[in-house]
Amino acid sequence: MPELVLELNGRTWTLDGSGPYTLGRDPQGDIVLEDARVSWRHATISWNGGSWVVEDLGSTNGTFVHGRRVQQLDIGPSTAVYLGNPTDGPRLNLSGSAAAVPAGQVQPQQPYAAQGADAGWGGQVPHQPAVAQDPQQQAPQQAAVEIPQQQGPGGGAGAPSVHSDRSPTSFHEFSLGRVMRIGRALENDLVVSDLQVSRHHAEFHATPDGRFEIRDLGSHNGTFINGMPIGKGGTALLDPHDIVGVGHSTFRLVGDRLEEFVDTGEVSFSARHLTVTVDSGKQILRDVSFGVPEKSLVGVIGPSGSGKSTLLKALTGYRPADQGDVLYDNRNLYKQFAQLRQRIGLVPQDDILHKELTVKKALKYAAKLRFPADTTAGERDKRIDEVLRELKLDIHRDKKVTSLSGGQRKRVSVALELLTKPSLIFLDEPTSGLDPGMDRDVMQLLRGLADDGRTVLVVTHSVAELALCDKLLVMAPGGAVAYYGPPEEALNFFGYETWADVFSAFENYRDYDWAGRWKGSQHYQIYAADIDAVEPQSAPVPAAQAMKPPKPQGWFSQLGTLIRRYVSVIASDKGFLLLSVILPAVIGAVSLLINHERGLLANPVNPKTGIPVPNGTATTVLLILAVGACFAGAANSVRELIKERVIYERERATGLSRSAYLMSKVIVLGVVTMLQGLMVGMIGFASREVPETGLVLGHATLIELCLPIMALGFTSMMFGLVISALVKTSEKTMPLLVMFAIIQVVFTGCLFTLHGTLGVNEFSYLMPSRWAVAAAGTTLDFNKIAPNTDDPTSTDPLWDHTAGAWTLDMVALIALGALCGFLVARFLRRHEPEVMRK
Ligand SMILES: Nc1ncnc2c1ncn2[C@@H]1O[C@H](COP(=O)(O)OP(=O)(O)OP(=O)(O)O)[C@@H](O)[C@H]1O
Repeated sequence: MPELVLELNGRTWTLDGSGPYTLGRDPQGDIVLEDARVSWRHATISWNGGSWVVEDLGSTNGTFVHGRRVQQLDIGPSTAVYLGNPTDGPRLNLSGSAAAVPAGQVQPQQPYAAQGADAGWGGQVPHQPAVAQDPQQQAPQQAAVEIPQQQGPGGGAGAPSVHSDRSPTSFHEFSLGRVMRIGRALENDLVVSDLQVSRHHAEFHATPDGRFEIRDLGSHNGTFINGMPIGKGGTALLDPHDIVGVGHSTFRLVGDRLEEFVDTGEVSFSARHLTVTVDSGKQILRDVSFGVPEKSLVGVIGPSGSGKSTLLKALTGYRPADQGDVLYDNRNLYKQFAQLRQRIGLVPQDDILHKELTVKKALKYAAKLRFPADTTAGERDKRIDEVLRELKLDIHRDKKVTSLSGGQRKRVSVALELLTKPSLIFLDEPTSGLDPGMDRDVMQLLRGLADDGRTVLVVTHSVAELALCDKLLVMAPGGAVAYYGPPEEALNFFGYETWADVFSAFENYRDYDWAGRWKGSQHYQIYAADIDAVEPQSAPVPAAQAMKPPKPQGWFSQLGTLIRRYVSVIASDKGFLLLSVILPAVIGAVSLLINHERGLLANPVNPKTGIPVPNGTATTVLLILAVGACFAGAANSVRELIKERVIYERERATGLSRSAYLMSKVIVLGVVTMLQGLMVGMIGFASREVPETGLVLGHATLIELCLPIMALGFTSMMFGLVISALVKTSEKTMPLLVMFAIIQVVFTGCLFTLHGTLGVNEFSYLMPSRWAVAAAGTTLDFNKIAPNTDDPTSTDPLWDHTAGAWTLDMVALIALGALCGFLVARFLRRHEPEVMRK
């Protein structure tokens, strides 16, 4: 094979074909360049059996031959290859060689003379076989250099590097036999000041056979190897190129040196061939590819139904695409969701805050849920204050969220997402419903966030402030890309003067091949072609463990926080509190209007008929009290889940436990409802004559009668939660609530005889009011109070005047409530990000 002599900055190497030889800033590479425009691992040169080939490794600024950006190209003597810039980037001069060198060697022939070369690394070029790394194994790394204006096709798109191209943030010497502990606490060997990291997070160990292992120390947010969690308290052996992830830092062992890369937010991001197909087989997102350079603000616009929300879900991993992939700093988001989701902030269209709380309180609860359980209130408060200052919200900190303007409220939602320092922030129509001034205000805020080193992608309907974006993605009907590039060139691209014209054209020419027009354009060549050039891939179905985010808080801790937050919300809603007292009081009081002087005891037997005279007062009173409890219970809960759905969705994606959330509702609403039930029962029963001794609680007959009413309130509340979890909008809850209450009236058994009515009686077993009335009825002896006049021998077994019947009725009532709880959990699942539906 012909050897190739490579000359760079006055230094030469002879390549003998045993490569590939890696070029880049990585000191471990074969040919090291210290030029800011060159990526960490920029390109390789190799012999493919027939010719020498230069291959770009997805570098940020590109590899150029004859002024053209190349991905892979045959080269030979006399070819000039430029790295990073087609005109003035470092130039590799290639020529043939006369002398042979031993196989497997790269021979530097002259001292390295690159200016600014680090004496420790660049002064010598250690030979190491080039190691092709899996893109997943790349670490997110801090941008140590400023990337100059990108040149050539695709440069502006922030092409994804297949290989990592950033320098480590710091190095740590690792002596054999030692244990190196990582954590937030100062006593660790390696202190990471990141609230996402636990106080004692993980340990590196050297094993007796000279290998290294990582042990998780029960961290809250998990320890990851190549994006896969190793499990709480788990241990894993490290392979040479494994990347260990802890909070915002990643570590790589190189020899006995630990390289640390801190993700400070400056990461590139790209989508390749994203396609979403729904069950009917229709594609609602078609082959969407684009790349976002770091520190950019990207706007996404498009007519209604063009797939903007679908795209957002695919980009955030909420609903992964069926085909294609999303690369976060060259790491596959879908494969490493459990780790990377912590770097993503999502501000949905609806506010993700409890509006009844003050700004500070709302953020306090959010921080408590999102940060590890071992963070102190002081640490969390400090972070909240930082964010409030950054978003200029400190003067509003003690105001209730409801009292803020739309724009300020949006700021608070953004502040909440910023708490965990995400590098990528997605916003879904943050300016909808805002006036033009606030629209600008919010867009300028996003511009500032991007300038501060984050990547921000905003879906918007408002076109007034698009000029603030670095890039604009225009979606066409059908879910395809119609344009991606600088916003100022977009209208020109479509040949219209206003966006209204463009959108009208989309509407009027729905069948036009907008995607084809885009792909045939020069803009496409410049801004997207290089990303599109990678073959489409089927989105892998990752292992559940890769998707399941670790929970920063334990179940009980989450439950405690959720209960406290819910109580705060209720306590600050004076109207709800007042109604919660008035409603049962009124229901109890109206029952007193019914034959006030009559008691609830069974009447004597009518000597003519031989059956007791029915006591209509007792059945009517019980009917009113039961229906009142049903109504109060269901009314308490029927809007509860639907009104918080967006908050739940978001919190679920950040590690909230479904069962803890549901339990917090059940406990708080359960207590409220049962107290109401007690009130209804006490007012309704206390002033009437009731049996002196009960069946179960002896002389505490009043309590024995109130318990079924309280349990009925509880089970009705659970029914209300089922409705709330089922409906799509809160308007639908009202008719369903009324329907529920009316059905309960019918099936109490007070209006007509249920026992013996085939079908209807069995159906009544599904109704909580049936069991509650039956339980109270056992104490009052309903078989005598409301005897079956058609068939005096027939008695309802659920009304038997026995302790067993009372217990059975109560157990059945509570079991119905538990069944509802199970159903709510199932229905809640449907509103969760797809990745969380486990
Ligand atoms: N699960 C689904 N099953 C079937 N069709 C769906 C599904 N989700 C979305 N669609 C359809 O896909 C298309 C794109 O929906 P999407 O919500 O992403 O559009 P959009 O651009 O965000 O619209 P808007 O601006 O109105 O919010 C719509 O026609 C929608 O009806």
